[in-house]
Amino acid sequence: MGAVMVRVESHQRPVETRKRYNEEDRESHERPQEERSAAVRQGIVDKVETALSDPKVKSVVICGQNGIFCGGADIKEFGPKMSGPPLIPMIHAIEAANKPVVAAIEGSALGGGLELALGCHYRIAHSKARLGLPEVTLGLLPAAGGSQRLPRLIGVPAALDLITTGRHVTAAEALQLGIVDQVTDNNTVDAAVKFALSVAGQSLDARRISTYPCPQPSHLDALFEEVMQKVRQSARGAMAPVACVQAVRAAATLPYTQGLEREKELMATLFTSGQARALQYIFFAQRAVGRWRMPSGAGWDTSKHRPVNKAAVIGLGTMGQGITVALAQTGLSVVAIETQEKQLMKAKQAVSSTLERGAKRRGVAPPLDRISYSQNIQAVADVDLVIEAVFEDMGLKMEVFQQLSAVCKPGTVLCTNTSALDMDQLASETPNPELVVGMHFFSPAHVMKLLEVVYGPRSSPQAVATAMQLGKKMGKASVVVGNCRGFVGNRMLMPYSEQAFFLLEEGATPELVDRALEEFGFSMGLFRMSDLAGLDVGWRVRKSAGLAEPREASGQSARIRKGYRYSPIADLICEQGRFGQKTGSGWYQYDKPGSRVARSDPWLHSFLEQYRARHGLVARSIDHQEVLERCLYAMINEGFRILEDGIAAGPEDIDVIYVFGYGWPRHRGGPMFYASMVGLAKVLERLEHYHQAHPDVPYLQPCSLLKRLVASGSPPVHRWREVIKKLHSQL
Ligand SMILES: CCCCCC/C=C/CC(=O)SCCNC(=O)CCNC(=O)[C@H](O)C(C)(C)COP(=O)(O)OP(=O)(O)OC[C@H]1O[C@@H](n2cnc3c(N)ncnc32)[C@H](O)[C@@H]1OP(=O)(O)O
Repeated sequence: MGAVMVRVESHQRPVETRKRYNEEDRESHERPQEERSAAVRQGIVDKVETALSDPKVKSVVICGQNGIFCGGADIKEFGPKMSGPPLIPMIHAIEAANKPVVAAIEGSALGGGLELALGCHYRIAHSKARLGLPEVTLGLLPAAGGSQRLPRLIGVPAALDLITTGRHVTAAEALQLGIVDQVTDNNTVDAAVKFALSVAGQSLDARRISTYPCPQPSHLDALFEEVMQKVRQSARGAMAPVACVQAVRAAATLPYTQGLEREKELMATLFTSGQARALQYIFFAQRAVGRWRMPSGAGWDTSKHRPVNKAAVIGLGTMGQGITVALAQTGLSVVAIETQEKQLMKAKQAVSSTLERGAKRRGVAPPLDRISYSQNIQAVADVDLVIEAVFEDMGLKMEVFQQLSAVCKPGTVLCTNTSALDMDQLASETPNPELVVGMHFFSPAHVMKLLEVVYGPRSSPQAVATAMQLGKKMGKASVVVGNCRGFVGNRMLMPYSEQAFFLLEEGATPELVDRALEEFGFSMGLFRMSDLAGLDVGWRVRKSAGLAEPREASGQSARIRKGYRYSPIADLICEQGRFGQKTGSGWYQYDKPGSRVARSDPWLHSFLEQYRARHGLVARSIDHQEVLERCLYAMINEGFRILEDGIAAGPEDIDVIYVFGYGWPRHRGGPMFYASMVGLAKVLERLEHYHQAHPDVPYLQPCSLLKRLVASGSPPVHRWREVIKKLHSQL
């Protein structure tokens, strides 16, 4: 018979190990998910056993179904009661086989899928295949021997890189690293069968990775110390990357079986952790937001997008430049419009050099010729979609939208990149408001992963679908949100920053607030982040909202606006010309304008003291717990209001926005997931407590959805939509 094939069948998703051989297995499709997964593993165990004991079989090829080897374990299966044969003995049995077992890797070999392949004696990959151990991104480590086999196969430094980042490698890189033995452009299974037959009967002694000594890099201790330091710094409190380093260290310093024990111990601390739950939640949330729906019921499954091959960007400031780069890198033809000649030249240079740098990194040609620049808005006449990114001024934007309606061909989708203005008001400037949506990018637009797609009451599902499809093509985590001041992300930022300003009034410093937030896991605390973004942005928004009016900076009225508590601290800082990094000072001081290293500023501290004295405020000691509770719970409370108002469809939408656009620590799953982990009753109780202490701060007043969720027993986050639906149906 020669070689026999064992097929690892993908289930309805491109992951999961399931084998289909006979009627009994086909019936397993009707079984509960966890039983089905167990049946897959059982199938592999049985089939391999049969093949190995059949004297006619000389070698075995393990391949996948539908062009995918195996994307790893089904994350939904993870839980306290995992049934079926465990992976480790299954992989050991394959590795111990006395006939060559070859993995034919097409599509993906990820996580448990790659661990299975590493247990095989040979690996043949298709040139388009991707391989990796992404467990760390799910709060785990490769615990089916992967953390012990990979360093033995490719060396410690390369294994540390792959395991601590979870990055996927191409087949070409896998070949270079030594993970696979051969790469083919042809039929992978055919190539693997041919290969398996060619090695039949040969000794397998040198093919069992678990028996390899782990290559010992020089200065082992120093290497691990350096990597651990780097990982701890970038992990911002995430446990899995640290555990991954510890597991690889075990591979480098212990015999295989002891290393495997250590791997198991480390996995035990991660497997049931809140961080793993949070990371796995965000994995599914990221995919769930693609299944958007508008209040009308129209959604991703009922709305067809328009094709977009040519797009225009109006206004080439920082945002416009970033959007132009992102569109060109996506392969679109772009018309870039800027009316000011000097700014047009400056922007052209900046866009070109960003594209050149990016292309150099990727080893491709820069797509410079995809962009045409013009000062004349008539140049947008034949584009399929326009993104307006002019200065944040309603009058100016209205003028642009009027011009666009006159110039664009029928059916062109008109998008505004406004971060807070009313996009429906802009829509009313056009004869076709159904074609108007918001595409709210985050700066720098070619780097940041988030896109808010904003619909107004008149936006058509087709326009939303077009913006969502373009976002997907650009590789953005795109989230559909309703139209309101600040949409989702910036609206939740208001209570967050307001609390931080109040904390300064009450005795905190920017350093204290930032430290608490950074220890929590934010990439940057609020004040450091504001210095980076520019303090003038928020100042302009507050001025346009009638809040930051220049007033006598003393007396009671200076700290009250529209009848509520207000802190003018940020406005006073701006009045001093301190706009953050770009001016060399803001909440911190910098060596020179544009410098990035924030240093404590004695001027700011004495300014705060004088401010408190002027307003009769007595500084008190504030701890990290209070900073977190006040800043984060106020923000979460606004998140509940957003759900209540129907601006976001579900908590996943808010969480994806915060993780991908606002530096919220991914291992904490986003603000709404975090609230569910803290306990909704606790969040409610703390908000009530702070609102009692600060009755003049409406953001601290617990919203009715939060109260309702608590009253209905604090259901888990994936059940909130039921409560929200009930609430809406009663309104
Ligand atoms: C006590 C010790 C126990 C040890 C047990 C053994 C442990 C093994 C560790 C692992 O294997 S962890 C899993 C490692 N694998 C991954 O992380 C892969 C994650 N998936 C992906 O990277 C991608 O999905 C893909 C496989 C490259 C395919 O990408 P594509 O863009 O084509 O499709 P998606 O939209 O991402 O996914 C389609 C669909 O499938 C769902 N899905 C994907 N991966 C998984 C998974 N690992 N588990 C469950 N479901 C998965 C995804 O959610 C989509 O479905 P949806 O309904 O649209 O959400």
